[in-house]
Amino acid sequence: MNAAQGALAVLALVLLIFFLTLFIGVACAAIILSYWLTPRRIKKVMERQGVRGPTPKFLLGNIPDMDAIFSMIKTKASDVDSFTISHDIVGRLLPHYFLWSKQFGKRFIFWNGTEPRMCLTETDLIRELLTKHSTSSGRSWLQRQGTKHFIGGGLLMANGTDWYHQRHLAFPAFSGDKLKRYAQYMVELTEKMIRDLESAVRGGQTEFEVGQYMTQLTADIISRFEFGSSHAKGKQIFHLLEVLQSRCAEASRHFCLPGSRFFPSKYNREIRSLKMEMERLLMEVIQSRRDCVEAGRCSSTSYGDDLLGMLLNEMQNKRIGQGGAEFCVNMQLIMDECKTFFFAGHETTAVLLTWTMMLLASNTSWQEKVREEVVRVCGGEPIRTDHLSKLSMLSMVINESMRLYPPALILPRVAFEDIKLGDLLIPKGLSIWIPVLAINHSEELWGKDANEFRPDRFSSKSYVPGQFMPFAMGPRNCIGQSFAMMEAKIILAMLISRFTFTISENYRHDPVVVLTLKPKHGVQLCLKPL
Ligand code: HEM
Repeated sequence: MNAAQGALAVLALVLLIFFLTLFIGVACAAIILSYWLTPRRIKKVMERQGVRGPTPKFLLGNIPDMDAIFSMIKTKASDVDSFTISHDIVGRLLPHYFLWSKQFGKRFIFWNGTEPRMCLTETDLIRELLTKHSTSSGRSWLQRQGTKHFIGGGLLMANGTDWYHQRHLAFPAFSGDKLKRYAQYMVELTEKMIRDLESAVRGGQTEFEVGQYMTQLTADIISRFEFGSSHAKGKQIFHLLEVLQSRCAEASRHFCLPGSRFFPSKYNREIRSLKMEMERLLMEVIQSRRDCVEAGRCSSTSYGDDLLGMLLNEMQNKRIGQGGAEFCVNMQLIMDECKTFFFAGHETTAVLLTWTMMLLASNTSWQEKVREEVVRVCGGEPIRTDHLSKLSMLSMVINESMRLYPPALILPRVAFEDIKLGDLLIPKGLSIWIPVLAINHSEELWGKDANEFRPDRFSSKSYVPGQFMPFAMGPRNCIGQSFAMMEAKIILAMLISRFTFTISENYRHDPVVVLTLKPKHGVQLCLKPL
C-alpha cells in the first residue's frame, strides 16, 4: 500500500467512525426524546391540570401494578361462582380501571411502559374528541406495530389523509342498494346453518355451542362480501389470517424489547411464512380476476362489485386526487383492506350474536316477545330488508346486549397535536383510552339496574351521545355498522322463528377479553325446533 492509499484508508475509517457516532447519537437522542422527555412533559402538563394517577416505574410504567392487580383478580375469580350469570363484569375485566377511577376520579393517567394513557369517561368530552378531532387524533405507533403483520395499513389502522382517502374508497361498498343485495346471501347462508342445526337435532343432538356456529356463519358472510364468487378461497385466506393473528398475539407476549420483531426467532419465522402464504393466496384471487377481465370472460370494464372488485376497479382508475393531494391504490393496500375488513367485521358480529343468544336463552320472556314480533312482522314469509326497521323489540335486545357485552370494549386514540377538549388541554403524544365497557355499566349513567338485562331501557332514545356507542361515533365510527346491524337482525330473527333455546347446565359464565369480549368456554344452548 502506498502513502496515498494509506491516507485514503484512514480517511474512510475516520468517516465511518464519524457517521457511526452520528447515527448512534441521533438514535440515542430519539430514544431519550420519545421514551423519556416527551412522556415527562406530558405528565407535567396533565398534573398542572389536576390529572394524576398511580406512580409509574422507570421504563415499565404501571405494567407491574396492572400485572399484580390482574393476578389478584384471577385468584378471586376462581372463587366466583361461574354457574350464576352475573352481568357485573367491569371489576373482573378492567380491574385496574375499577381501582384507579375510585382512587383518582373520572380522569386519570396510567403508564403502559413509557406510553402515558389518559382514561376518559366524561361523555361530553368523548363526544367532542370523536366528532371534532377525527384527524388530529388516531392510531398510536404501538397499536399500528401490534397489528402490522396481520392487517397492515388497512382502514382500521390508517391515520390522517391516508385514512380519509381509504374511508372514501370503501364507503360505496355500504350504500343502501348494496346492503339490500348482501341481505340476500345473509338469508341464504343463515338458512343453510339452520338446516345443519335441524339435521343435527334430528340426529339426536340437543346441545350446541352456538359461538362456533356464529363464527362460522359470519366468516361465510364476510367472505361473500369481500370475494363474491371466490368466497371459498377467501375462507382459506381468512383461516390463515386467524392463525397469524394468534401467533402475533403470542409473539407480543414473548418479545417486548424494542426491535425484537427483527430477531430471527421461531415466532417471527412462523409469522413471516404465514404472512407470505396468505398474501400468495390473495394474489392468486386477484390474478384470476385480472385474467378473467383480460380474457373477456368478465365485463371488460369491471373486476366485480364485491369489495375486492371495487378496490381493483379503483386501482385501475389509478389515482384519487383530492384537494391537490394524490393517493395511490396499490396491491399492498388492496391486500391490507381485505384483511382489515375480515378482522374488523367478522369476530365483532360473531360475539354480538353469541352474547345475544345467551341473553335471550336466559331471559325467556324476552325471547318470547321477540319471537312474537318476528312472526307478526314477517307473517311467516322469509325475512326481507323492509321488515328489519319494524323489528323494534329485537333492536332493543341487540342494543342491550351490546351495552352489557360490547364487542369493542375500549376505544383507543392518540393526540397528533395539542387538542383543546372542554376545559382540558390534551398535549400531543398523549394516548386517550375510552373504556366503553365501564361507561356501559356505569350506575351514574344508566341507573341502579345498570348491571341488569333490561332491553326496554332502549324503548326511547333517552341516553346522551357518548353514553352508548358500540360502533364508536363521529367520522371515524364503524363503517360496517349498518351491515352488522342488518346481519345481526336477519340471523337472530331467523333463528328465533325456528327454535326455542334455553341455557344448558354446562354453560359457565366467564367473559374474557381476547381483543373482543368473548365467552371463555363458549355458549352452550339447548335448541328445540318449533
Ligand atoms: C357488531 C359488530 C361490530 C361492532 C360492535 C363494531 C365496532 C366498531 C368500532 C367500535 C369501531 C371503531 C374502532 C375505533 O375507533 O377504535 C369500528 C371500526 C371499524 N369497523 Fe366495525 N364493528 C362491527 C362490525 C363491523 C363490520 C361488519 C365491518 C365490515 C364489514 C366493520 C368494519 C370496520 C372498519 C373497517 C372500521 C374502521 C373504520 C375507520 O377507522 O374509519 N365493522 N367498528
